[in-house]
Amino acid sequence: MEKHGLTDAAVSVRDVNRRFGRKTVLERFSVELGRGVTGLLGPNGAGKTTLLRILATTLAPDAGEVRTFGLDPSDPAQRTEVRRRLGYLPQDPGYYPHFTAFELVEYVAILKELTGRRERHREVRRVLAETDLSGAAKTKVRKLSGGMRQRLALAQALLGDPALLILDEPTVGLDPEQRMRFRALVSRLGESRTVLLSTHQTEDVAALCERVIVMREGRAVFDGTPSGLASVASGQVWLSESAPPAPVLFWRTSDGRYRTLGAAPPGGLSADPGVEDGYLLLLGNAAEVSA
Ligand SMILES: Nc1ncnc2c1ncn2[C@@H]1O[C@H](COP(=O)(O)OP(=O)(O)OP(=O)(O)O)[C@@H](O)[C@H]1O
Repeated sequence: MEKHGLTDAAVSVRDVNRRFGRKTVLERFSVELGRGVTGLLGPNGAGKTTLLRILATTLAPDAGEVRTFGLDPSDPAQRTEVRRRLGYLPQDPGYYPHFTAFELVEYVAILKELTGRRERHREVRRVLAETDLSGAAKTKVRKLSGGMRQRLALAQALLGDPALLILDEPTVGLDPEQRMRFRALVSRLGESRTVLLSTHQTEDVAALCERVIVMREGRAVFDGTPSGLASVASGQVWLSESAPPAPVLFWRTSDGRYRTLGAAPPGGLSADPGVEDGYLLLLGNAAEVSA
């Protein structure tokens, strides 16, 4: 095994480039990930899925280095070892609609080389229970709701208790209660593993990530804590009874008042910033911030 650099991080990405045709999707992207839950935020097309696919070994970078647990995924033998140690929930999992939930997860377990039928079945039952799907084990995938399918996708990622979990928009389609349960599960998993998830939900980031990376056009424009991202908007969040004069970023809140980002509107009262405020202002300004 090749020793890479000076870091003990579970994942180390250095100067990774990836293009599709003439479009540069990741540009000299570098990141190190240790234990805990890191959230990736960014607008559509920012390169989040491309980064996750590279880490999940389903896509190779054009240039740069990736090391996962010190292993080099560009080497076939080391790539196999990396795959044994990671769980991946892709954005569009290929479901086999005629499989039952159990059969689908068992199929992935076989691909992951979980040998021994009894142990494999025990493991399939364990991950179905973790994701509240025990009752749906015998249900055909095509009959599952969107939220149940999403939990099934998470279940297969948990097979073999991987030390690295890569989750692409895992909370899509979950109802509020399932989202809460999901956050509790992922928080628990992150205590002893490396979890990297992409999301469009700033609430997910605030609730479960110790670290958040904001991507824009293939680069990290923020890398810090959720509270650090919120503080990007310090002194720039306002609540007012009437709509501010355009053009500024504002929206109506559940109590009927208007939340404005940026300059104070007439009669605006200063409000505490949240992760979403910081994220929106950051993308509006596209400045590089670290906190
Ligand atoms: N296999 C591919 N072939 C061609 N272009 C691709 C491919 N995969 C991604 N792209 C392009 O790369 C860019 C970044 O895509 P990516 O899916 O990584 O973004 P993202 O941040 O995950 O976006 P979203 O939030 O919409 O999922 C997009 O412009 C996309 O069209």
